[in-house]
Amino acid sequence: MSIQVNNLNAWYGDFHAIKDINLDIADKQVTALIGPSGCGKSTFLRTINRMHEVVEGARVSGEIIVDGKNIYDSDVDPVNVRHKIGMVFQKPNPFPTMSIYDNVVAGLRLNGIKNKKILDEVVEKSLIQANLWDEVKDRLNKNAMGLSGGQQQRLCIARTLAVEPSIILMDEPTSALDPISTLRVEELVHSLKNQYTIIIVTHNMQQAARVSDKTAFFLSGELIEYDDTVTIFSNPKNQKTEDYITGRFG
Ligand SMILES: Nc1ncnc2c1ncn2[C@@H]1O[C@H](COP(=O)(O)OP(=O)(O)OP(=O)(O)O)[C@@H](O)[C@H]1O
Repeated sequence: MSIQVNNLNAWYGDFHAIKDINLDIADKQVTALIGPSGCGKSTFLRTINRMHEVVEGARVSGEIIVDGKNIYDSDVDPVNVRHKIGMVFQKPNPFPTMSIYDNVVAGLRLNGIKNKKILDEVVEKSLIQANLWDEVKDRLNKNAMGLSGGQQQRLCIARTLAVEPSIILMDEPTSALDPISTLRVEELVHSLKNQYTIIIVTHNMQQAARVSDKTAFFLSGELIEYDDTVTIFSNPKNQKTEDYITGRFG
């Protein structure tokens, strides 16, 4: 599903964190958000599934059009937006008291689905999609906290996939993982883009170059440059982008 961002601004109280962003995000592509710490990447990401407004005193102006509809229209329920637009966080956050199985189906159960056959199918399908099935199929009823950090993150991705979102937001999904787990999550992102529109915040420029089709460079709440990832990393148009990707600041 494509996303059209029009004149988007976001505030925390008086602090203007996101400044007049205009951006078209293509369907079934991976878009990376890069920029120095505090430039607003996570804030922007959270405006896309209406998580920003959950912070006290936070507000948003402008439009985000998903599937032809502005998600900020007054008749839109933010809970439905968050179903359609899933999110994976920096630190793996499985529900600590639940089994692997129960973690995957937590969202479906919240939606009232109880049929065991359906739940079994969703668990298998989501874990296969998340490249975790083979590692956990014999221990589905074991506690999720017994998994390694990398496995926990793939479990969180399976949990997100289980509710069949059309868009997946990832906020530095590998920053707490070792290099091998990072690679596995990157491979997973690559395989998921046939089916999902993915937006990933990353501090790791090699990662942006490896996994994304498009890259958006943010600085002090502004979108400085947005282009094909290859162009951003080989031939950026803006001097600030060049300074950042060549490590002159950030
Ligand atoms: N809950 C909050 N209340 C007030 N200000 C906030 C809050 N969260 C973030 N900010 C501020 O908004 C600005 C953007 O923060 P944000 O977390 O979006 O940046 P970021 O680019 O994702 O940074 P990082 O790469 O360090 O995670 C920063 O100046 C930050 O201090």
